[in-house]
Amino acid sequence: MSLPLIKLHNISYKYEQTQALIDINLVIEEGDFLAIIGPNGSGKSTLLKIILGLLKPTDGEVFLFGKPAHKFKEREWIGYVSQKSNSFNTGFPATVSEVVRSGIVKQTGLFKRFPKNIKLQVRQALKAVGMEDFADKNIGELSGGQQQRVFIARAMISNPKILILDEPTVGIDSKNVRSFYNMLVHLNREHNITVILVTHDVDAVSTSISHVACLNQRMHFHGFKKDMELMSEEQLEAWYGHSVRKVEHQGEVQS
Ligand SMILES: Nc1ncnc2c1ncn2[C@@H]1O[C@H](COP(=O)(O)OP(=O)(O)OP(=O)(O)O)[C@@H](O)[C@H]1O
Repeated sequence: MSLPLIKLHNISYKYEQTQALIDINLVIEEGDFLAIIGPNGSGKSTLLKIILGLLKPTDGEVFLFGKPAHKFKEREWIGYVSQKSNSFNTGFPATVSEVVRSGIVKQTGLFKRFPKNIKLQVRQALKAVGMEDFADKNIGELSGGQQQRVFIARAMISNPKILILDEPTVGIDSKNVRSFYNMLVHLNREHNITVILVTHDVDAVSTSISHVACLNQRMHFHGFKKDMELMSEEQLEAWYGHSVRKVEHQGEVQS
């Protein structure tokens, strides 16, 4: 069996005042589609930042593609779409193509290395997220869900093996959330991208994912989605301090 893409071993993290994570063990294999779920303040974003190397764990070890994190240099293999993408200044007069192309400039600073096939790469990244017809539109003219697809294309342009998304459906109206998740399933299955996302949309995401990680400072559960579905409501509530199920009501998904 191949090495896990990500392995967290006994990870803890403390901000100055706050113990955010305690003794986290997590193994993510190639092809997984993992949703990290947990209440506000449970350490989800902190965990992503540790995987991305933006924070150094207070304790424990991170292995990326089988290497200790400090020896892993191929950072372009991990694409990231942050929560802040949602507040990107979309009044800025940039076309969709320009936004996607900026992914290469940002990650490598070697834009000039790719002069010949850059247009093709942009087109392929936009096609992968179903946005090829929008290449020349101004980013500000798109809906929240379309903009989020463009930000994913920007992360995809470096051909990452893993895509990490922090609450990607914030700003997408509920009727477009399903097609957004279908697009992520397409990237996962057809482009063989391992997908990790943080979400509060427990029910909306559940038909797309293969694995779930339930975090609340500690990792309470990590495994196949079907095994989590066997857990009792009481067990889940005990971990979370409140219900994790969401109620479908008049077509809207409500907390
Ligand atoms: N930069 C920081 N400095 C100090 N404490 C922080 C910082 N960032 C997060 N925290 C604290 O660490 C804990 C975990 O925060 P984190 O943002 O990882 O949680 P989260 O699960 O992503 O939350 P949310 O769902 O609300 O986005 C919280 O108690 C938070 O207040």
